[in-house]
Amino acid sequence: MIEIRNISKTFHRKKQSFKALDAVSLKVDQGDILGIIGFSGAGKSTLIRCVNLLERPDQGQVFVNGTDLTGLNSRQLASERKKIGMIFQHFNLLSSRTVFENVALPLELDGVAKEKITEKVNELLKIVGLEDKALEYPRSLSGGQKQRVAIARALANDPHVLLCDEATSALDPATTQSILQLLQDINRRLNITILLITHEMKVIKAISHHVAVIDKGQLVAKGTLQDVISDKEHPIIKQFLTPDVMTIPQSLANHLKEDAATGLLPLVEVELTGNIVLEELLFVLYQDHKVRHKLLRADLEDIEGSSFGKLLLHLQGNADENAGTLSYLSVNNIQHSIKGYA
Ligand SMILES: Nc1ncnc2c1ncn2[C@@H]1O[C@H](COP(=O)(O)OP(=O)(O)OP(=O)(O)O)[C@@H](O)[C@H]1O
Repeated sequence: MIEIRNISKTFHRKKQSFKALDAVSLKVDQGDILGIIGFSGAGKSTLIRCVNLLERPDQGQVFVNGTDLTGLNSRQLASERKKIGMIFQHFNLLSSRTVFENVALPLELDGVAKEKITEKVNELLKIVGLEDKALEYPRSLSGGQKQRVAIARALANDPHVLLCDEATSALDPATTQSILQLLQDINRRLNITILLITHEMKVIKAISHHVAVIDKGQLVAKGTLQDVISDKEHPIIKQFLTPDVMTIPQSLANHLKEDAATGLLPLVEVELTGNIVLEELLFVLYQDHKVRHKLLRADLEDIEGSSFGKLLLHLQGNADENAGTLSYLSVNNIQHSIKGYA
């Protein structure tokens, strides 16, 4: 239903050129939710904006519902764009219009009769749960409510596709979840294909059926979440799955020593990359290796039954038992490092 065929885009600013997209190809089926993830500057916005030609690729084609948008004149393109809704990080509502008038705008521009507009806008406000806010202005709404208005407006022309450009990045975690839930409902109820870009793995995890990873303008992975995370040695995927630093609790950091010495116990940072789940690891250490430990910190994600992330263990066994634990981790390819002794 959406096919991006070998698109590239170079920006020229002053005397410099920057290749934001480099030969990207991607297919998205009708009714799919595809999450595109990448670091800042990876080319995510440029890619999603190429889907409705807000950004025109220098090379390649974009097919939506079988129509090559790159081959259309401006009148034909305007007509096809009505079937592609879009929402943005900062909502892009008109502050001088009420909620009702914001949602009505695309219909007014399309010359739809007044009674039809009223009927449609009320139906849309119901879908996004804002029937009681129709006469309010954007300034009196929360961020989540503003995004709901933007979603209603994006749905006004009954699009086949909804493009979401970092749609939850300006929202707090609870509001993010409720907007993602709404997008999921819309996808199910209206069978709208959703393309969303994000730099957050939790957004991908929450609703995407498929994932594409973009880095430095190139598509580096695509598939189901399970397919993509199975390539966990890929440096980009690995960075998305593992937190950066595990801070050592202040009480231990104060007297942490670099070298082993009698009476000091090792502080070990363990990285889980889906090869063992946390509970199993702790069970094996305690039950099979008889090593007591304190779990000081854990920053883990459970993704489809596998644990990803880091934990900080303060081993409490005797020297032989602790050494046995470290060798168990090594033998089983569980990455770890000793942060010090305390
Ligand atoms: N209109 C433009 N003119 C010049 N350079 C641009 C333009 N738009 C984007 N770029 C550059 O292209 C690269 C990709 O930008 P893009 O906004 O697509 O990345 P992104 O992955 O969406 O990043 P972010 O998450 O920070 O928004 C960046 O280096 C950016 O500076």
